Amino acid sequence: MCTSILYTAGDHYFGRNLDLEVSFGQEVVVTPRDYPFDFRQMPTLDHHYAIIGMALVKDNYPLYFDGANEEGLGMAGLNFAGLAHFFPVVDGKDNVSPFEFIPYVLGQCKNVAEAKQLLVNLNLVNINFSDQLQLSPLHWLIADRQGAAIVVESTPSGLHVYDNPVGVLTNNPEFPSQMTNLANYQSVSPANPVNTLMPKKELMTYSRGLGSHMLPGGMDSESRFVKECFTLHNAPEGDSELENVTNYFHCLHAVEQQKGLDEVAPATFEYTIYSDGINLATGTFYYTTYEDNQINAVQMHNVNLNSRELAQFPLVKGQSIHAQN
Ligand SMILES: C[C@H](CCC(=O)NCCS(=O)(=O)O)[C@H]1CC[C@H]2[C@@H]3CC[C@@H]4C[C@H](O)CC[C@]4(C)[C@H]3C[C@H](O)[C@]12C
Repeated sequence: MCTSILYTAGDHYFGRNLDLEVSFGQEVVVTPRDYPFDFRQMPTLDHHYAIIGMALVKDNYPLYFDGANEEGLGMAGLNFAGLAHFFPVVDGKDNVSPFEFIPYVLGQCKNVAEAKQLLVNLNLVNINFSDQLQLSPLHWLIADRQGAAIVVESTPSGLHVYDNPVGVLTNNPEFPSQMTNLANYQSVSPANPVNTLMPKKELMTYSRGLGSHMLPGGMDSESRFVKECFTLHNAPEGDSELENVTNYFHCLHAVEQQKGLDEVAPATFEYTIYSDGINLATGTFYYTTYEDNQINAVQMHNVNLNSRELAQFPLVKGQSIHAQN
C-alpha cells in the first residue's frame, strides 16, 4: 500500500509513503535536462525539464517511483492491483508504458493543466521494462506548485483522468469510489462533538478528541484515504520551511505502516520503507526511511542540471540518536 499527498502551507509539498515488504534498491535520483530519455514507442526526449525523485536505476535508466520537475510538477505511482489495465499499442495514439510515464509527463509539462493536455492522446501500453521488471499495476497522482491535482487511472474501460480536490491518493478502489466513501465521514471533527444522537439526554465527554472517534485507522487503502484526508486538511500551516516540512512528515507518518501490522504472507509484513516530500517551489527533496527518523534533504539545484549524467544519492540509513549525557 502507499499514500501520496499534496500539502499546502505557503508553498506546496508533494510526495508519498512507499509501503512494501521488499526494498527495490531505490535512491534519490536527479535526471538533468540533457539526459536523453528514450521511449519504446515515442521519440527520444533529448532536452527536457530536470527531475528529482525516488528511483531505481537500471541500465542507466531511472525507473521513477515518484518525483517532481524543476517547474514544480510532481507525480507518484501507487499500486492499483487488480484494477489497472494497460493496452496494446495503437497507431496514432501516444503509446507510453507505465514505467515511462513519470519521465514522459515530468519531462514535458510545467503544471497540471499542461499534463491534462498531454494526456488527451495517451495510451498506457502493456510493455515491460524487462523480463525481470514486469508491468506494475499502478495509478498516479499528479500535482503542481499552484495546488492543482489529478489522478490518472487506466482500467479495462479506458484512461480516466480525475480532478483531485483533496490532494490524497492511496490504492484501491478507483478514485471516484474513494471520494464517495469519504462522504461517509463528513462529521469527523477535531472538535469535541455536540450531542445530536439524543439531544435531550446528557452524554459524557469522557475524552478529548471524541470528534475523531469514528475516524478509520486500519492499514487498508480505504481507511488510509479517509484518515489522511482528515489529517492533511486539518494540519496547520507553519511560518517557516522547517515547520512546514515537520508538519508534512507528521501527515505522512500518520498513515505509516509499522512493521508487524500488515501481514501480506505468513510472517511477511508490508511496512513504510520510505516517506518523501518535495517543496515544489524550491526543488528541495526531503525523505525519511523506516530505519531513520531523521529528515534528509537533496536540493536539485545543487546538482548540475545542464548535464547528461544521472546524479544518484544512496539513501541514508541507520538511526541517529542525539545522546544527551
Ligand atoms: C510496489 C510499489 C507500490 C507500493 C505499493 O503500493 N505497494 C502495496 C502492494 S499492495 O497494493 O498492498 O498489494 C511500486 C510503486 C512504483 C513502482 C515501480 C515503478 C517503476 C518500475 C516499473 C516497472 O514496470 C516495474 C519496476 C518498477 C521499479 C516499479 C516497481 C514497483 O511496482 C513500484 C516500486
